[in-house]
Amino acid sequence: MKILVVAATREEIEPLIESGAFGAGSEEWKTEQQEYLQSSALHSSLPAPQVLITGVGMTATAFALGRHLATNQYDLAINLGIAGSFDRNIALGTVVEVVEDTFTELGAEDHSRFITLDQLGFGRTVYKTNARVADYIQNQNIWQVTAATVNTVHGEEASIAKLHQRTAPQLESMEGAAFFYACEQAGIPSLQIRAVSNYVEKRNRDAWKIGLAVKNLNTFAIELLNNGII
Ligand SMILES: O=C(O)c1cccc(C(=O)CC[C@H]2O[C@@H](n3cnc4c(=O)[nH]cnc43)[C@H](O)[C@@H]2O)c1
Repeated sequence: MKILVVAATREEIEPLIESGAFGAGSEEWKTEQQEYLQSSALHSSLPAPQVLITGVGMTATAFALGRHLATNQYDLAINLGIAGSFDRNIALGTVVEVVEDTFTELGAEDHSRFITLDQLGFGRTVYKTNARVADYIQNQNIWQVTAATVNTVHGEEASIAKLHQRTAPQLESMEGAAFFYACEQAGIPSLQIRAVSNYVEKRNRDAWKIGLAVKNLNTFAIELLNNGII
């Protein structure tokens, strides 16, 4: 099975890279925004997993994936990253599977009303994954959640309340829906796995647990790539 691992930043999947999943000294090219690492084999008898670091945000993700998938075919793409949670039932550090992701900012304001891109007749804003973690690894019991993909990280009570008047995602990231969009366009099964680093609230950066989220995310990813996908 040919697998592509996609992350916004190298830091989010550093432990996975350091685990040898993609081979040492495998960097192929690097720019300020993006780097692409060509992998070696994780399982020596199987095609090697590859990793694409896109840069942060939906534009960087769509461009990097569009360019890469134009000339490369995969059986599965896995988006790994951290995320903010609106849902306080999800503890910081929890690893979740995003099964539905929405471009919540795509649309138009009509005075106090928000008109989605769908309602305007210009396209679709909601993207669902066409694969499940459970298809690849058993006994993981991973939480399935919905997410919003945003250009601006919410950090103010009024804007959070405004979003919740029209939609109630559990998570927020800056790339997820763009990842699903690109994979759907390319006809590649996709999984989005994120660990919660912070709650979406009035900005409180000191409360973020990025280290815990990265650790848990990578423990899960190493288990998935080592023992799950064959
Ligand atoms: O310091 C900040 O305000 C800040 C804002 C967003 C992301 C970061 C990062 O260091 C990580 C980049 C990565 O993290 C995802 N992320 C994490 N938490 C959130 C959130 O609450 N809302 C949206 N995205 C989030 C995001 O996908 C970025 O790629 C620092």
